Amino acid sequence: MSERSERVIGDEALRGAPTWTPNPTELSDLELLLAGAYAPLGGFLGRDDLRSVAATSRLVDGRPWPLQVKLEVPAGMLDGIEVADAPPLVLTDAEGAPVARLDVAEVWPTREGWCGVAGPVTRYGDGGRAPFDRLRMPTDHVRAQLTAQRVLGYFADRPLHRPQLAQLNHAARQLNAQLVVLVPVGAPGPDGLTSESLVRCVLAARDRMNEPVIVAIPLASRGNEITDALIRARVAAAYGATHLLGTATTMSGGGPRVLIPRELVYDSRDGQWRDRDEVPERFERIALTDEEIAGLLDDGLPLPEWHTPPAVARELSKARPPRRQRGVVLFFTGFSGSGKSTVARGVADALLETGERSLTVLDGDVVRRELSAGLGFSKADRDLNIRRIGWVAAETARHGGMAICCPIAPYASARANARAMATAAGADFVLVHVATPIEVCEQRDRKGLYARARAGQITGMTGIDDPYEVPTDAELVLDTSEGTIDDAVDTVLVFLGEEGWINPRS
Ligand SMILES: Nc1ncnc2c1ncn2[C@@H]1O[C@H](COP(=O)(O)OS(=O)(=O)O)[C@@H](OP(=O)(O)O)[C@H]1O
Ligand SMILES: Nc1ncnc2c1ncn2[C@@H]1O[C@H](COP(=O)(O)OP(=O)(O)O)[C@@H](O)[C@H]1O
Repeated sequence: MSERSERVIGDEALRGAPTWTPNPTELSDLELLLAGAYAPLGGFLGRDDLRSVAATSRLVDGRPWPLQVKLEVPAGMLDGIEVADAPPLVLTDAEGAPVARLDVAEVWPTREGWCGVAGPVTRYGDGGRAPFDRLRMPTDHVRAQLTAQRVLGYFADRPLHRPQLAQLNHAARQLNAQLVVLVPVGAPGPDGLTSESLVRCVLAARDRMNEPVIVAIPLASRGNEITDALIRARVAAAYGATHLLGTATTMSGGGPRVLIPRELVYDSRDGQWRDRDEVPERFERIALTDEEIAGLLDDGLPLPEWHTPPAVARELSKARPPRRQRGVVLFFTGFSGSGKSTVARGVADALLETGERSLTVLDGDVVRRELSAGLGFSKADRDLNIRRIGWVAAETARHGGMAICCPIAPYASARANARAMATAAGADFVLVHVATPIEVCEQRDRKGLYARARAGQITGMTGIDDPYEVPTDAELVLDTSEGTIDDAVDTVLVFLGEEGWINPRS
């Protein structure tokens, strides 16, 4: 959050205090608490409040509050310490830099090895920095900029195209309200748009609005539409909104009044956006859907000017370049001997010959020798192996490269995590399930591992006595038990060409 200069740095009393790095959700909550965005809350909730919120969406004192704002720390940290004597906790960001002090008011056991901690938080130290820090404003800073009686809040969780801008401007004019645009930056936006890209897109539309106050807030979805809607209304109110321009799922929760915008269409007679009933059908152009916008960007086609201001279109095409230039992780999964390495090698060789993509191949054996040396085949070690591969692949793809990975990756959650890391890097992820039946893999038994597993000389062999969770989210499924190696390689190349990640193959 901004206002760094007001922070108390180097508070002697806190030098030896226990420190803890909260998880990403807790850190977002912490930042919102410090900003005043969770008013009236001033800290993490205690046990009674948490129970009360879960049961009634109210705090113990009866005030409405939709969200469980809780913090857990390892039980050992506060073992044997009376709450009255407990030192403050220093909470740090993911890099270990201090962000806040928490004055412990209550500690209670939650699950094995963990306890809940409640208490007020105050800004401390200079951690928690993030891109667009100047837009991560505390509520009092924003409220100080508001002079109108009415304030229209809007959650820009998507880029603002002309129809949204027209709706916003129309509502603000009708209410005679000042505009506060809240950009959620807690998680990647829709279609893999990174938080920073989303903010840049909103800033690119700034001069199309009437002096908006633009605020970046680290609020991520809790996976529950109602809670999300209620907390958004609370946060908007904390930033001074008296009205909220929303969608069907927006709720007031006793906070700002919610306005549901009407559908606007482009009137080709004079280039204005109007209520659909006011425009004769032959003159109307309907706003593009998210899929249509994504499709145009993927194909490298310009977004039409009647729909998207050119500055926004420029940001969007930077954020989502045509697939041919966008980073992509090509992730093969399947049993040992299914053909992952062979096909991956063939695909890589073909692309090296044409030189159309910059490539990094994360071959299973090489990774196990270098990046994952020392790891075995327990679930934990396999998950860590895939995490490392997914991380390196995402970094490669972040810069527009293609990463080709071919581990067994038997667990769906580890594969989903690799996909999420690629998406967060603004890249695509293509899962290829090499679904060669285990009998064929066993027959091939290039490395003699299956024979040894059958003989009981090794245990934990995937497909024999260790699990393989069959993907349900593969973009492509290959069975190499039929056809030649070249056929399998071609299938992948044709698919990548058809979908636009490489030049089309005939
Ligand atoms: N217990 C057991 N289970 C499966 N595989 C085994 C095992 N022990 C050794 N190997 C050899 O290690 C290769 C698989 O490593 P991966 O890194 O791809 O595995 S994982 O994704 O972490 O599960 C795999 O190589 P590939 O044949 O290339 O798949 C095997 O040769
Ligand atoms: N159509 C095919 N595609 C891929 N591999 C095939 C095919 N037909 C036979 N094979 C053979 O199967 C084996 C697959 O081994 P490998 O690529 O190392 O598998 P993995 O990397 O999945 O362990 C190789 O010996 C390869 O020559």
